[in-house]
Amino acid sequence: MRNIFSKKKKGERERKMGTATVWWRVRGISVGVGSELRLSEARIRRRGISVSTRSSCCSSPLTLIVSSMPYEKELAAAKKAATLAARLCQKVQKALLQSDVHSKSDKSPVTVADYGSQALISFILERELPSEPFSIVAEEDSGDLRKESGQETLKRITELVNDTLASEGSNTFPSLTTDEVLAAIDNGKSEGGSVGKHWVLDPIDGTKGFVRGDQYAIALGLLHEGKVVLGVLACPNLPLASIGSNQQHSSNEVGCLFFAKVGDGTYMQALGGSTQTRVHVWDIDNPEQASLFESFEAAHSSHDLSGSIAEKLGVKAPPVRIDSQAKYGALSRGDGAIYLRFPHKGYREKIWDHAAGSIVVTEAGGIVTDAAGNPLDFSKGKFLDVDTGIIVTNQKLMPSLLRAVKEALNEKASSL
Ligand SMILES: Nc1ncnc2c1ncn2[C@@H]1O[C@H](COP(=O)(O)O)[C@@H](OP(=O)(O)O)[C@H]1O
Ligand SMILES: [Mg+2]
Ligand SMILES: [Mg+2]
Ligand SMILES: [Mg+2]
Repeated sequence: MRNIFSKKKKGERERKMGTATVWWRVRGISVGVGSELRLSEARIRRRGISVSTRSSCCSSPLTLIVSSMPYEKELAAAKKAATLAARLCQKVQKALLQSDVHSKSDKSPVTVADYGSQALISFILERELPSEPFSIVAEEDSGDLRKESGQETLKRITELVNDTLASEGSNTFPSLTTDEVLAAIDNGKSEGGSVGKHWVLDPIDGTKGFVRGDQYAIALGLLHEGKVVLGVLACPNLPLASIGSNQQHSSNEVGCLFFAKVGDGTYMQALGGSTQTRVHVWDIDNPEQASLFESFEAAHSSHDLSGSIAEKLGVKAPPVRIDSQAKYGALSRGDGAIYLRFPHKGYREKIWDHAAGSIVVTEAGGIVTDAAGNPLDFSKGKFLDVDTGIIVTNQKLMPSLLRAVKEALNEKASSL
């Protein structure tokens, strides 16, 4: 905590209430005391700064202490949890056996790694942040693992979780029982919403890519009062070098960790490494040179529609098709300039598929909206209701991208 108030001056920055100084300006926000304080605190918190007050009596000047490092301990816990979960997932992907792939009732594949990653992350976050009320909205639940037919799988998941905790090396974590693993998975049943703090977890995003041996991500975000304030994306199979047309780095290393905190920018480090680099979206304004990301799975996003939008924009390069929120990570460091996602009619997006990715891109200077240009609203529970689709690009390209999207959607509608 440090006092970051600008020095008091006469005039706009100062008012008197009795003999106490009541107005200051902090980073361009007016901060009041007494009855004004609640409102001001809320405004400041929206910018990711936390506030506390110290005042012994109303006749002494009031000191507001502002911490410029909010969500720091949450970020450290999230990075640790996602990094360990990535280790668990890598182990499973290497040895992926057909018996490790199960089918949930909606027929999407779910592997022991999805469950293991969720149990591990939920357990670590709760343990590392004991002073906070714990709430996590996560994709998986333990229903199938509680059935007779799920017992072998549950044992395997518990072993995996314990082996991974032991590999952490610091002896800080105990072994978990199968019941504790089930309880950790079911911690994820929170509903989220616009009040308080909620973790948002996709333990493996891109399960189909994971099973195929391709890209996947462990995606962990934090909502505070309905806004995403922190995001971590572990992408074990993403090269440190660019995967798009904008070649900037040369490295053969694979495995990236992206993280972002509101107001603090986006950073990337090698998974398991410690040197972090600040990343930025590609500041390109000519769409002809841009490259475009989309889902590998045409069932998740219409390739025809994105093709028509790319044509209208004049994008020359073929689309880069990869699984998971690794697309957001790649975009945040400028590998490409556009990400388009147009699910088929009737599909409802979930917050865990976009929370971490969206802050990773916006803190790197990008914009994430729905197809009508509205910002994404993460405050409505587990669903993310969007107009038609999700589009992501930099500030300069967004106006022409929105025009192209509108035209392509109108054409599609009139051809039906
Ligand atoms: N019919 C559908 N349309 C759009 N998205 C879908 C979908 N079926 C599943 N998904 C979501 O698409 C995510 C993967 O996105 P991508 O195609 O970018 O890799 C899946 O995440 P999981 O793999 O975590 O289940 C799942 O939530
Ligand atoms: Mg899934
Ligand atoms: Mg997902
Ligand atoms: Mg998933």
